[in-house]
This record gives sequence, C-alpha cells and structure tokens, in this order.
Amino acid sequence: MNTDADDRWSLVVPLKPLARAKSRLTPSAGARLRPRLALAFAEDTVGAALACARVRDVTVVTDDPAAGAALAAVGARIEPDVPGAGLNAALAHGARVVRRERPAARVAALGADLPALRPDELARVLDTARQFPRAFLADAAEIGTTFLSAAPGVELEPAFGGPSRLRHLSTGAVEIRSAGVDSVRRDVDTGEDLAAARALGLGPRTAARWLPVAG
Ligand SMILES: Nc1nc2c(ncn2[C@@H]2O[C@H](COP(=O)(O)OP(=O)(O)OP(=O)(O)O)[C@@H](O)[C@H]2O)c(=O)[nH]1
Ligand SMILES: C=C(OP(=O)(O)O)C(=O)O
Repeated sequence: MNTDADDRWSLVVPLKPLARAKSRLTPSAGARLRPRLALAFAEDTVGAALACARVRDVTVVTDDPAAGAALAAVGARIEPDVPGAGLNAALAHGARVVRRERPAARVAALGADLPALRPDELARVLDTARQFPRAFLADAAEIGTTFLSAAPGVELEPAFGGPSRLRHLSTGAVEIRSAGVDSVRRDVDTGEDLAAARALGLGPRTAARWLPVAG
C-alpha cells in the first residue's frame, strides 16, 4: 500500500558527462555542438517532465558539473553517478536515493534525450504505468526503451542499453502500447532521429541550438 500522501511520480534521468554524450550525433552536429545539444536535450526533457502535473520531482544522475548546474537551474535534483558502473547502475542508484527519502515513491526512469517531450503525453504514459507493478515504453524504433516504471514497493530493475525492449519484456515489465505518446518514444541518437524530433516539435533549448545550424 502506498502510505505516501503525495501520489505523484519521482523520475530518474541519467546523463553521461557531456564530453562523451550523444557520440552518434557527431556526423550531423559536429564535435563542438554535440555536447551543447546533449545538454539542451536534457534541459528540454527535464523541463517538460517537471511541467507534467503527474510528476513530483526529477532526479538527474550525472557526474558532469556543468550539466548538473544547468539542470538544477531547470528544477532537477542532482545526484552524483556511481563511478564507472554504467547506465543501469546509475538508474538503480537514483531510484534508491529517491526511496531512501520516500519509501513508497512511484519511481520511473526516463532517458535524457527526449527533446520533443510533451507533458501531456508523459502524463498519458504515467497514467497507464500506474496500473502495473513495472511498465515500460519502447523507443520509436521499437528496439530500445525510453521509460521504465516501478510501483511503490517494487524494484525498478533497469535493463537499458541497446536492444532493451526485449530485455524489459523478459524481466516481466508490461509494455505500454498507448497511442498519442510519440514524444515520449522519440529518443535522439542520430541526425535522422533529430529530424524526426524536429517534426514532432523541439523543446525551446534544443530549438535554439539546432535550428540556426540546421536551417
Ligand atoms: N548517469 C549515467 N548516464 C548514462 C550512462 N551511460 C548512458 N547514460 C545516459 O543514458 C541515456 C541513454 O543512453 P544513450 O541513448 O546511449 O546516450 P549516449 O550514451 O549519450 O549516446 P551515444 O554516445 O551515442 O551512445 C542518455 O541520457 C545517457 O546520457 C552512465 O554511465 N551514467
Ligand atoms: C539506452 C538505450 O538505447 P540507445 O543507446 O540506443 O538510446 C535503450 O534503449 O535502452
């Protein structure tokens, strides 16, 4: 039973140091713009998540001081990474930190690379996720994962990385198949992904960095 009066979600967003983030964007964005775009994606993701009425707080797990400062300014709580342990350890750590303070928290992991994210679409995903102990949303390519949730009392068990859709299915998480959630599925790894996110509508920080360059 959830004994926490506040039933909203706590989101955990992982972010690699910007010097290494979004390496697959280098051919489209160039080496100088790539880290700035990676930060803009994260700022737009966190900004949209915090604008969602179902979200209580967003914890960004990162070891990048500049990104941490910028995302704290957007409203995120910043938690240091587990050195060298990788994405899933970072997510598990973020979820533990949230539940240390609020043991009955509803927790969900969300990629930092969703620059078209819309608060109303995230609300739709969260409302569906509430019905299951663990639930996830596949990325637009139907190969990876952009969102994974755990109800109060349930371990997150993140298994992100590459073809994680099947991995999350195999760990018993329920796949969310709702319509009208394209912006939550639209992660950006490549220039093609960025064009697809642009077609959905980029968030303000990404638009300001990318549109003057892309034309
Ligand atoms: N805190 C933390 N976040 C990570 C780590 N590895 C990946 N991430 C984040 O996990 C999310 C999904 O990773 P990817 O989509 O592969 O992003 P990426 O690693 O920046 O992209 P590539 O360099 O192109 O592989 C992104 O928000 C990354 O910043 C890690 O070791 N620690
Ligand atoms: C991290 C993931 O994939 P990618 O690196 O392709 O975004 C994932 O979808 O689990």
